[in-house]
Amino acid sequence: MRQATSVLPRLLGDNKDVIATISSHIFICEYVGELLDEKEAENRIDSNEYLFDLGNYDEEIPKRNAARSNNLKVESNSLQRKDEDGFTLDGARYGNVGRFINHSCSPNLYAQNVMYDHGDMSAQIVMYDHGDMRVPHIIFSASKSIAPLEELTYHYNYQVDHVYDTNGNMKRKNQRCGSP
Ligand SMILES: C[S@@+](CC[C@H](N)C(=O)[O-])C[C@H]1O[C@@H](n2cnc3c(N)ncnc32)[C@H](O)[C@@H]1O
Repeated sequence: MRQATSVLPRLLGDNKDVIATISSHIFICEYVGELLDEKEAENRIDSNEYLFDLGNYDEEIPKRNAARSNNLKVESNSLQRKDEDGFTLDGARYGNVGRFINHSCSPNLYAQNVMYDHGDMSAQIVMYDHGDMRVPHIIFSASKSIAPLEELTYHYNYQVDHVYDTNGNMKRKNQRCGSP
């Protein structure tokens, strides 16, 4: 994972004063990609680093982390993924800045499902109804105040032993977010 601090000052040059702290809950960007059904996502899983499972994101994680650090009762997660009938966004060929955001166990962004423009998916072969909860847009917002040059991260919510390649081997990643 490349440190944002080594690149950004050079890119910004004389414009350093335009950067400011990002306030909590500010919208950052959407995760954009090709919309895949479960079968197509499985075909691409071996070599693709840019798959985002819709409905797979546990929005409760930042809240649970906050609750834990404040010694509050941790509520159960009501947003667990249902594996059947799933869709996935693939940001590899068609995407935006959202695909470059790395994982952290102590993230400063959270992902949310939002519904908008569901009648305007003309590039897709299948048209989805307005309000089809299976195909939400994914947006990232700041979960806390973010200082200038701090890397933006979210929690990928991968569960160990839940992702397998097409040969049935468990997919493993060494993650280096630096969190304890
Ligand atoms: C959606 S991409 C993130 C952007 C990617 N780092 C890039 O430069 O294009 C996901 C991939 O980035 C890498 N990655 C993301 N977070 C990571 C982390 N905390 N530690 C190590 N690798 C990470 C993994 O290879 C992962 O499959």
